[in-house]
Amino acid sequence: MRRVSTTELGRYLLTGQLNRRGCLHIRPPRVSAIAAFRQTNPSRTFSNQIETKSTASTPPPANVIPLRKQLKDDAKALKATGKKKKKKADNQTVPGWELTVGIEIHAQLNTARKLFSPAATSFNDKPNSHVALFDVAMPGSQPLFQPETLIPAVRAALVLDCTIQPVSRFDRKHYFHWDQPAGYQITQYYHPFARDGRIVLRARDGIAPEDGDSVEIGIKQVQMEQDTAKTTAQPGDVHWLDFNRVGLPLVEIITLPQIHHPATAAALVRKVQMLLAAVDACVSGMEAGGLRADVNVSVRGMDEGGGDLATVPLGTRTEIKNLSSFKAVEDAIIAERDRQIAVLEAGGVVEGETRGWSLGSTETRRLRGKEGEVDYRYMPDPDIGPVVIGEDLVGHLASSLGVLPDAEIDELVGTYGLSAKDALSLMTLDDGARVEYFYNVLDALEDRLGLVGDVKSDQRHALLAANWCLHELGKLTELSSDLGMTADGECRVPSADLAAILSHLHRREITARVAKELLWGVFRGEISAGGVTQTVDASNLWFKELSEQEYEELADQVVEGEDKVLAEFLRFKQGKAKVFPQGKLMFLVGKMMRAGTEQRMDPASAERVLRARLENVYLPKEEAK
Ligand SMILES: Nc1ncnc2c1ncn2[C@@H]1O[C@H](COP(=O)(O)OP(=O)(O)OP(=O)(O)O)[C@@H](O)[C@H]1O
Ligand SMILES: [Mg+2]
Ligand SMILES: [Mg+2]
Repeated sequence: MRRVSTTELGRYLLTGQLNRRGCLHIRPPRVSAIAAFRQTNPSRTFSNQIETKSTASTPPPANVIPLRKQLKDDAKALKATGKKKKKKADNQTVPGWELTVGIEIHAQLNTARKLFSPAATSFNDKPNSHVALFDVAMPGSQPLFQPETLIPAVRAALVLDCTIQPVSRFDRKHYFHWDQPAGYQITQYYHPFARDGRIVLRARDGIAPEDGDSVEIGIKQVQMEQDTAKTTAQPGDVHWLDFNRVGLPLVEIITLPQIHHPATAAALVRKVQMLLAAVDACVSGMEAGGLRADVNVSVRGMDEGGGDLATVPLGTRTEIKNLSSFKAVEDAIIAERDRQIAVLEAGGVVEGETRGWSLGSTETRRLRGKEGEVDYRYMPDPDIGPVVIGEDLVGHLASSLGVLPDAEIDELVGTYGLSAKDALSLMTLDDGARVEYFYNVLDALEDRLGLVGDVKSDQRHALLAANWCLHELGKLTELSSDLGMTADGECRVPSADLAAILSHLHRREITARVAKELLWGVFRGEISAGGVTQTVDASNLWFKELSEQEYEELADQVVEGEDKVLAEFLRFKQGKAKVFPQGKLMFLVGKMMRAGTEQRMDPASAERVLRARLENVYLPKEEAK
């Protein structure tokens, strides 16, 4: 890490990327790039982060409910209504009807300053401590466009395959609400900075099975706009307003109405989040409140137009605003689709409306009639000149996007042996920070195992690290509070400590059970950072495995009196049973594990010895013929 001067800053704005804390950094090389980097840089320092004097700090906004809590509340509410959750496969289509969805995604851009004022972007700082006069519409204040906000915006548009417009403009969209002091939002309505993109979703992204192997959804446009102030409701109809958020730069990504299944809509939002995170365009994901989605829903009857939908116009859309989880996107669409179908089947008409959705509910609710173009009284903002984006900037940013999620998943699957589902989870969890944590753990683990420069030969250690970063760490959050994961991939269990635990486990120096206890110890703060090995030493937790002979003695002991079980193995050996009785073998292994000293036994060794005894000792050779 090093500090840069202001003159260097301009250079790094173009060569580097803005990291999630609003500081500048060059995206660390990852996956394949990491391997190549290691070969040429044996010291393997990835500390290519460059700090600015920005006061910007890490999200999340304080009042956002963590996703896991949302899901739990969701499940509870569902249980309370006594309704059973339908399986995905059941609820993606309704016979006789076609669903159409278009999505608007608002993402907070990763910048150090607001869109039209030099006030710092901040999330955890004291409320109302980063507010310029313009942000609260003081009479006489003027917008000062901050060109650096274009960098993450253009990156976002490029990763969505959009065409960047050489000239774009800002417009005023009028509405009156306490969170918008000017009485209008500055957005790009007539001339957005990017148009005509596309996003390809594959089966592994979690699209509905009805969409087959992959589906392409068009992006109509991407526009820059201002965020509103943050409102926190207090008892007694009191609302607190934090103007730190007002004027933060957002991109609004608008898809074409080309989505026809609820799961595909959720997959699209998840993929947009992954893509924006991959190019560091976005501050944080849905879990932390940096990404919000509005879904527009309509339905068409299949029998209209005699079954040829091409001639039938789309149904009237309703819009469900402010969805803050992938699950909410899918559930709200299903509920709204079913509501519209019920209205139409009863002979009614669907009204254009803005509707709301609460977590755990099963119905959308009307908020207001849909505002139209006229209501907003759009007009070009007379105080802001056109934005001119040069081809050189676009070319440079396009060539420095880094490793994109599809390639990264391929790498996690192909090189490290993860399943596609696990790779996707790893990349999505904690708004993308979990995979950073995995790379940190992997780095430290390879250091400990001395695997520098030889990363391709055997990837068992990588798979071990991935499983623990995903599943064992996941168990901690199920039972306790937050992991405290930060955007650069560190949490309450420092990556170096998990690597220490895994290095001992990988070398079979401790058992899996001890490894899990150590993980809990670090998580609860009972083991100090860097103290894993000392704890194993001090508590005498090293794995002193039984000798081959001791295993054999235990095996003989547990097989005693198990004639019926032995008979089953014999039937298999004699070809009378087609399937090896693995269940029975594991039953005997379990017995062995209980009979012996657990800290000195490895189930894999117990199984190996038992198999050998079965083969060579317990089953009579002559009868096997
Ligand atoms: N009949 C329809 N059914 C479903 N979706 C539709 C339909 N018509 C348009 N859409 C989708 O509605 C969205 C419209 O978003 P857009 O931002 O252009 O307008 P808006 O919702 O009026 O604006 P805002 O909500 O920002 O004030 C797009 O995603 C589009 O694909
Ligand atoms: Mg919109
Ligand atoms: Mg809208």
